[in-house]
Amino acid sequence: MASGSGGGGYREGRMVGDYMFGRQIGSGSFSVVWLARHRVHGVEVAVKEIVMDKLSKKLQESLLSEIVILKHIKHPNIIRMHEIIEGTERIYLILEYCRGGDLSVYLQRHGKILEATAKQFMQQLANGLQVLRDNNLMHRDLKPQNLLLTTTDDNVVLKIADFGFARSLQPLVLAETLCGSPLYMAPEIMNLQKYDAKADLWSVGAILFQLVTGKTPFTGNNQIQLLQNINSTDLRFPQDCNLSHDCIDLCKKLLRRNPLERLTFEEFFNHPFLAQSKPDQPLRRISSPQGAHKMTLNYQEECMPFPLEDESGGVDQSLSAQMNNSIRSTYGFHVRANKDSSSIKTTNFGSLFKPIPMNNSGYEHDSYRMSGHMKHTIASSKDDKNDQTSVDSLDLVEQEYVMVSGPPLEMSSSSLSNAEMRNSSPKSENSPAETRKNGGVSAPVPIVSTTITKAGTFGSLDSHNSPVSGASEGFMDDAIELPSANFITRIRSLQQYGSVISELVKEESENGRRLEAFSVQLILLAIWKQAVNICHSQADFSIEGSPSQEIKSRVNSNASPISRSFYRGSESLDAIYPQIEREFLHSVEHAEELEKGMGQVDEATEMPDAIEIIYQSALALGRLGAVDEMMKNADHAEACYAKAGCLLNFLLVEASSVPLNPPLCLTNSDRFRLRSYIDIINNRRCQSRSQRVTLLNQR
Ligand SMILES: Nc1ncnc2c1ncn2[C@@H]1O[C@H](COP(=O)(O)OP(=O)(O)OP(=O)(O)O)[C@@H](O)[C@H]1O
Repeated sequence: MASGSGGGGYREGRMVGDYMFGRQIGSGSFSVVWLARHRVHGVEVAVKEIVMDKLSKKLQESLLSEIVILKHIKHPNIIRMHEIIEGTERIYLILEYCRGGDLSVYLQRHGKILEATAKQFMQQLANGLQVLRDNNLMHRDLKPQNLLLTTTDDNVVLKIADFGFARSLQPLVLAETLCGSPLYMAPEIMNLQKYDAKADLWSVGAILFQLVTGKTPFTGNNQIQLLQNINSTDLRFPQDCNLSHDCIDLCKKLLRRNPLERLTFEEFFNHPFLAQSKPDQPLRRISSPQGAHKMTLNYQEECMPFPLEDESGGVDQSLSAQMNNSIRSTYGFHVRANKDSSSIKTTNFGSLFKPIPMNNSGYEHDSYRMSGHMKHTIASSKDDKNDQTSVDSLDLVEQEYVMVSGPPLEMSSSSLSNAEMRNSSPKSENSPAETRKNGGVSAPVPIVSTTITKAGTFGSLDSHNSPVSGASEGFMDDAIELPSANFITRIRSLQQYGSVISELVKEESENGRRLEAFSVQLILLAIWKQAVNICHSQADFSIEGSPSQEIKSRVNSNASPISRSFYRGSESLDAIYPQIEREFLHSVEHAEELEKGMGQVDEATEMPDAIEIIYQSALALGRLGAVDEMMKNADHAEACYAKAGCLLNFLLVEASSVPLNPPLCLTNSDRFRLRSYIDIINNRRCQSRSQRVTLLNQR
């Protein structure tokens, strides 16, 4: 088991910041990469550990370039950097963990791969490159080792990683620095000519060629021979490869020696080979042309969530107007998921519920093995001042020719500037990168792994500080609501969500909407699973943090992980865990009952989208609250608003973190809209509360 407690050998590992180190998962020329787990959230991450004094000044700058880029880019096809921890001699990049390893390992395992699979990898790579392109960045070291895969199953998502060589390019400015891996390196770079971002497209061509043929397009015993082969031989496809015309055409056009003749980025993005796949293909498509898989909630004007005009005027009215506009002008709230919904069939249900054996720690006794992958939408935590310092120093560095074919000797720096990053941000919402973002909907499938979460704000239902103010729809630097890092607060929130969502399941079930009930029940299951994971992490941390070896060994010898915490005096965990465990088990049982209750389901039946059901229920509750408010039924109005707010908060704050497959990934405009609705709900709730007090006083 890749995740869960104990799977990464965390207990023996060391701690850096809030992360417990597990096993080593890779190493680069100047880094060691570790699997680690957040002590509170239980989130697994990859920690890239770099010993600073091993790095030359240029390598340090190269590292800064990676940090600056990763910190600012949030995209499903680009590895996310959650945090940077600076030690005295070392620096730790806390990265999204890709349990599928890198593409080179995948290739070793599979040899050449099906063209359909290669196509899907290429679509995902194109999505990531589109973001780089939109930000005037080139990677400069695209190769299979730097393309990471989220899982080893069919739901794999490819992510571009290792931005150590990446640099920003002003349009038409040519780079002069030689870097990249020779087998994938554009000839103009090897020829020490000036090059531009099109050099990345050569690498893409080389990667595609290798995916579909099992070989790199050109070889050589050394770099000179390789260059000679590129210059003197034509691209030849092995006889035994039965490739489509589009695939061959794309390879040829990407692997044109002369960069002027090579495809442009626009031509690449629009090449027929990258056109949308047919549904039902097993490998998950993360990419899609604009709107292709978007879930839409069909906003209609008559579906305005809250019919009441705000009696107080001001905020509500303007927000309503704003909502109205957005309703007219956009699809509405949509979910970024990446699965052709048609391929999720009810026949898969049984496979969702396979008991998995107890692991060493005994934590997973009644868990279920479920496949899936995680995507996340989390902001980096450091503030921007730090960037400014690094960027300034980068700007000063001169460019040089360096070779990096083996262990790097020296590298050039990036001259990425903060201002450039910022200047490029506003266009994103409408940029091709954003419009290419994945869409699609399918029934959620809880997965075992814990999710990426990070300390941050939490829009409490009971407070009125839902973070509406300052919300922007920009691509970068848009504040993201993250679940609380406080154990108790987080658990309480999950309990709240769980309670309201279980009412929803009950309603759906009572109304004979069995598929809907089952689908929402899976979300509930994921919520309790998340709560269980958080408790486990808390227990682990309590044990790890124990000052007494004696206590530690007593705890470790105890069979039940949770009972260990008694020794730690962790009263809150002791009190909470049994409730959570009960809820989790109950929710598993209930899911099974609902599944049975569905009886024989037609193969072609699509699972309803639970996230949409939750969202629509929140809106319906908001409308109901408004009607009650109008009818002076203040108690009921307040209760409806509370539930609506709870569901919307769940979608905004927690839903992207709970282990779902496909994971929920909100766009900035989704978040903006959710925040606006939450704000309205909170205002209305306040109104009905004061209405209730007034009515009470009148009696
Ligand atoms: N986020 C991650 N999730 C899973 N595995 C990872 C992750 N990041 C890196 N790895 C593994 O660690 C290996 C080395 O990482 P990385 O390439 O970032 O180091 P590097 O020092 O930058 O390498 P290079 O020699 O290319 O400069 C990768 O090839 C990959 O197998």
